Order: sequence, then C-alpha cells, then structure tokens
Amino acid sequence: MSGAIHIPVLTIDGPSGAGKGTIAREVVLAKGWHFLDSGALYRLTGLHCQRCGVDTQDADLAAELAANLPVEFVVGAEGERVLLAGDDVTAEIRTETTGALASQVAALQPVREALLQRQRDFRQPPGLVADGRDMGTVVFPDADFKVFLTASAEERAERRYKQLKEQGADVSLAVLTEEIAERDRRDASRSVSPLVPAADAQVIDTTGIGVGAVFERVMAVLAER
Ligand SMILES: Nc1ncnc2c1ncn2[C@@H]1O[C@H](COP(=O)(O)OP(=O)(O)O)[C@@H](O)[C@H]1O
Ligand SMILES: Nc1ccn([C@@H]2O[C@H](COP(=O)(O)OP(=O)(O)O)[C@@H](O)[C@H]2O)c(=O)n1
Repeated sequence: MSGAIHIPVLTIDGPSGAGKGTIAREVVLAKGWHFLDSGALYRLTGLHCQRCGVDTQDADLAAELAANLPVEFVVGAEGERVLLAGDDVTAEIRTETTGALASQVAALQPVREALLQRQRDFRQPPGLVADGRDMGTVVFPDADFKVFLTASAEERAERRYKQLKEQGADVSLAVLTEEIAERDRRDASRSVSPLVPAADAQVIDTTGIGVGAVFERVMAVLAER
C-alpha cells in the first residue's frame, strides 16, 4: 500500500425513501466528490432481465446480463438521461415496479458479484459518496465515513408518494406503502448483503427532520476526521 493515494469514501446506506440519494447529491455538490448510485445498477439489471425475458430468479443468466449492462449515461439539455440498449429508461428505472425487479435480482449472489468491481471502480480522487444498501458493509468496508439513514415506514412511503406524484406518476399511497414494505422486507431478510447498518456506521433517524438538518449531521460526520 505504500505510496498509494488514499481516496476517501462516505457510504450512505438505508431503506427506500430514507433520503440517501438526496443527501448524497448534496454532499457531492459540497465536496466535489464522485457519486455512486448503486441502486441504479440493480434497477437497470432488473429492468434488463424483464426486457430480455430473463426470469429474475435465474441467477446465472441475470448475472450475465448484469456483467454486460448496455447502459449509457448521457448529459443533455434536460439533465442526465439513462439509456438501456439505446432506449431512454430515465423515468422507468425510478418506478416502484422496477424497484421490485431490482430487489429480486439483488438477492442473487452471482448478480452482486457481477456488479462488485464496477462499483469499486467509482472510487476515484478526490473522493466518493456511495449510496445503497451494502456500501458500508460489503462494497467499501474500509470507508472513512459511514452513515445509515432511516425514517418511519409511513414517512418514507409518503415521501416517495409525493416524489412520484411530482414526477407525474399515477400512484396510490396505500399500494406504494405495501410495495415498499415488501421490498424492505426482502432486502433486510436476504442472506447475501442484507440491508443492515455497518457496525461502525452512524445511524441517523430522519423521521420529522428536514433535508437541511440531515445534511448538516452528515457533514458533521465528515468533519470528524
Ligand atoms: N429528511 C427529509 N425530509 C423530508 N423529505 C425528504 C427527506 N429526505 C428526502 N426527502 C424526500 O424524500 C424523497 C425520497 O428521497 P430519496 O433521497 O430519493 O430517498 P432514497 O434514496 O433513500 O430512496 C425525495 O422526494 C426527497 O426530496
Ligand atoms: N447497494 C445496493 C443498492 C440497491 N440494492 C437493491 O436495489 C433496490 C433499489 O435500490 P435504490 O437504492 O435505487 O432504491 P431506493 O432506496 O431509492 O428506493 C433495493 O431495494 C435493493 O434491493 C441493493 O441490493 N444493494
């Protein structure tokens, strides 16, 4: 390791709607670090399986698709667009239907292995903010800073409902609450890389706490060393 440059990493893990992506993007802006949205890779893999007619229980085929995702991130006039096999899937990867597909393929060890190095490659100078479920436990266990964001199930479902509504999606709060609970249950109970705070993560319950206050708490964690 002598002579190797140390690249700092902040990991932000937690359940759906806890505010990981929102806080990660703010930290990225504040620090000028790179951003890994690991959930997007699982969402793209789930969607790719569906579009290719591959069963999300078929570990080997799903892993093959994960290892060769035909994805492009294109910056255009309307911000970043995500293309899958040339098709714009920017909105579709954010739906709860795709979230459920993501959670199914994410329970398969070969899929997680296929995506592991790709995620670690995001660790580039001057630093990385990594958002997901197992960033602090499996992908970057040696991260300098680890937080685990959470909030009550009701508040997380309400946040997601509002977010999807604002994006023009036709969603029902009752159905969404049920779908998110099911996804969290699957993520937390799977045998590989379950959703669990790293032993050395700072757990922040964001229930009733605004984005600005959560951001300040995370920046305080970064200032500790
Ligand atoms: N602390 C908070 N208080 C209120 N709303 C929040 C908070 N954090 C995030 N949100 C909102 O909740 C929604 C989901 O946040 P997001 O960052 O996408 O969560 P995650 O990445 O953990 O699934 C977004 O619309 C976001 O603006
Ligand atoms: N590091 C990660 C990130 C996501 N995932 C899976 O991918 C799904 C979608 O992740 P996401 O971060 O985009 O979801 P939200 O928290 O934004 O709802 C999760 O429900 C997990 O099943 C994972 O297993 N490991």
